[in-house]
Amino acid sequence: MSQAATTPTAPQAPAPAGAAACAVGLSKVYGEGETRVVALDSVSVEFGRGRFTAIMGPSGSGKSTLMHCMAGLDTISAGSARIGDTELSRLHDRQLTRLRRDKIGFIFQAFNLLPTLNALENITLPMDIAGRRPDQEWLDLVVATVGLSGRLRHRPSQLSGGQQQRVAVARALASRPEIIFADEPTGNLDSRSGAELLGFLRESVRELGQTVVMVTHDPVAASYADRVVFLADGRLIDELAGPTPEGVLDRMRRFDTKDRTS
Ligand SMILES: Nc1ncnc2c1ncn2[C@@H]1O[C@H](COP(=O)(O)OP(=O)(O)OP(=O)(O)O)[C@@H](O)[C@H]1O
Repeated sequence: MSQAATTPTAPQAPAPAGAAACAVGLSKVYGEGETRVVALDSVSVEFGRGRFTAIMGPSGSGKSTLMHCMAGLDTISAGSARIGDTELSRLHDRQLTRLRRDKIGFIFQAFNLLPTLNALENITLPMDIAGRRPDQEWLDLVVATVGLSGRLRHRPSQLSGGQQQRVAVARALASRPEIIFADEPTGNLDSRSGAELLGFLRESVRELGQTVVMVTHDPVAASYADRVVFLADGRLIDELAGPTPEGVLDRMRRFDTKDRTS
């Protein structure tokens, strides 16, 4: 608060308190009549600032829908979805576009790099489009963190899959977004590249104070997070702090048993 006003923002600043994003009674209904699907049923959840949260749950439980609603990529049917203090349902399309551009970083399974641009140009593209100049010191730190320093002039075709994924991570981090949403970011990677990517995300939270929310099916991937929230049938049914792969698996098994006995 007051001390933040007098202390220059250091890249290694400790995680500030509070929620980077939150949902309150968030519901999302697709279709009508016979095709009506309640994808999210009054979900309330906070994603802590400077924290790494994983979202898990069976296929069709609403993980991607929750992420899309929280990231302003989909409209909500009821309740509230906020990024920082901004209520998303109050924003028009253009305001939403600006919010996504300025405050949110995305990492998807497909890296979506532009083949004609080199690694550095891909990393700074969102800021170039927004007409913003990158903070050089921050950019250097991000590039060093993801280990791309010697590859910045290479085009995507000259990089391995793992290196391309690092470019996608650096692109998400470069503008210092309020929050990064990652949807199955390791889905297309071999286990070594996947572990590397998760390590970078973990490091970005620890070293750079970044906020990360990641959808995953993989208990090992989820164990990189500070906290796992579990969805089932569009509802938030449980959460686990300080997850280990075994702890996550154990929790998932328990849900399975409950499903079979109820
Ligand atoms: N655009 C849409 N129109 C209609 N129904 C949808 C739409 N998107 C998602 N759904 C439905 O909403 C429910 C939740 O889907 P969602 O994709 O969020 O689940 P998920 O947990 O991410 O699943 P997966 O792990 O398989 O990706 C599902 O029943 C799905 O069929």
